[in-house]
Amino acid sequence: MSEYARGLEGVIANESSLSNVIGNIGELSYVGYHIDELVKNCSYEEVIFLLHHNRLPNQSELTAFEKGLRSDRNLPQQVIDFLKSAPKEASPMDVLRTAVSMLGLYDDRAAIGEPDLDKNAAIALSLCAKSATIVAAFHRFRSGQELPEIREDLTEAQHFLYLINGEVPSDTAARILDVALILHADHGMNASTFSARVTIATLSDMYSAITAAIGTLKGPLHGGANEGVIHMLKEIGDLDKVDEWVEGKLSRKEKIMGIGHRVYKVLDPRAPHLRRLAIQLTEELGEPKWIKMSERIAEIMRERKKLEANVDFYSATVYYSLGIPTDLFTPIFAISRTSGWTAHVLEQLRDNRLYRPLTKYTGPKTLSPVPPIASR
Ligand SMILES: CC(=O)SCCNC(=O)CCNC(=O)[C@H](O)C(C)(C)COP(=O)(O)OP(=O)(O)OC[C@H]1O[C@@H](n2cnc3c(N)ncnc32)[C@H](O)[C@@H]1OP(=O)(O)O
Ligand SMILES: O=C([O-])CC(=O)C(=O)O
Repeated sequence: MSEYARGLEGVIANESSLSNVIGNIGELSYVGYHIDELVKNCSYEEVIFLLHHNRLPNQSELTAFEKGLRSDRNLPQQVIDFLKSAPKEASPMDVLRTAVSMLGLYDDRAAIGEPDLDKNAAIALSLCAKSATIVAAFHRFRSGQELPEIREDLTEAQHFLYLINGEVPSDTAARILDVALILHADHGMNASTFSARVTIATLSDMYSAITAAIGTLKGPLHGGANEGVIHMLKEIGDLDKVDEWVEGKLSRKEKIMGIGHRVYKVLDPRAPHLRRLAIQLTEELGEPKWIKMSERIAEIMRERKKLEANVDFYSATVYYSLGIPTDLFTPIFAISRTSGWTAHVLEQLRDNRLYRPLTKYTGPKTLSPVPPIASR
């Protein structure tokens, strides 16, 4: 057995009452509510409240909570100016990371020496509200369009689609995005949440923690995999090319995006929800090709590697079918996960201890004198 847990596999790093990921049976719950229940009965806003207050809101609490979020959607002019001047070809995840970091410059509440929980809770909600505006504004500006007027009469899902498309979405499209936001909100000690908690544990600030988390999420082994799935499907091109393509990848020991998970040893419980939506949308669009290809890839991976689809596998087809540009897929994940990241930051602050693991030193053991520079 290894002397250390490579990639921290199996290591319990902290306690959390936010989400429970049960890998061997493929079950996920937030604060004691199964995601199937939350998808069926709740909105994304109720889930943000749940993660931030450790309980579901009643109607008047929800109305007040939604009002607070909706009134916090505007960005400082300096951030708008940055989004207008950022290179059009920049990755939206890099732009989101930079803009979130920038928000910290214009928020006096962030410049606190003490981990004030009320101030941090207010910043947390502000970030949940503003992250969608950042992503949509950059998308509009890079496409040579203005940002539509910020509205307060639309849900988070409706408002994001309204901002990127310039028109209020259908109820179906908004509900589909709402479900996707619910499913991505939190997931135990995943890499980006861990980044956020490591950062805040030094008593840094909320903006730094979320900036770190966004930078961590963008990698293709984590949230970036959803964009990788669409690139993969486009590269394969057709159902009858899938087998050969996947075999080629496996023989070169390359990863198939959207497949496999560190914790789930069975199907990711979010995947069936997204699969159902992907089937519904591709049928409606008369474009079943993507989902048929996805199903075949999943089948081969199950048979050949005993690996199952993860959350990123079908979300890609859902977003694609909603007409969302591919490079906004991971930012949408980040918008939703901001609710979980910020809840974890608050939880960390409530019972903080610095993270400081050890490393197994593998460098030279014998100490040599430093040779004069001219003789090196
Ligand atoms: C929201 C999320 O973050 S969900 C995950 C999103 N990421 C992806 O979809 C990227 C593709 N998947 C992967 O890279 C991995 O499955 C991870 C990173 C998610 C989990 O990886 P780990 O637990 O570290 O497993 P690891 O990478 O060590 O793989 C173990 C074995 O399974 C194989 N494997 C795991 N995932 C895949 C995959 N997607 N395609 C092909 N082989 C895979 C590895 O090659 C390795 O095989 P080997 O033992 O023969 O060398
Ligand atoms: O838990 C993980 O390692 C990755 C994941 O599925 C998530 O962050 O949603």
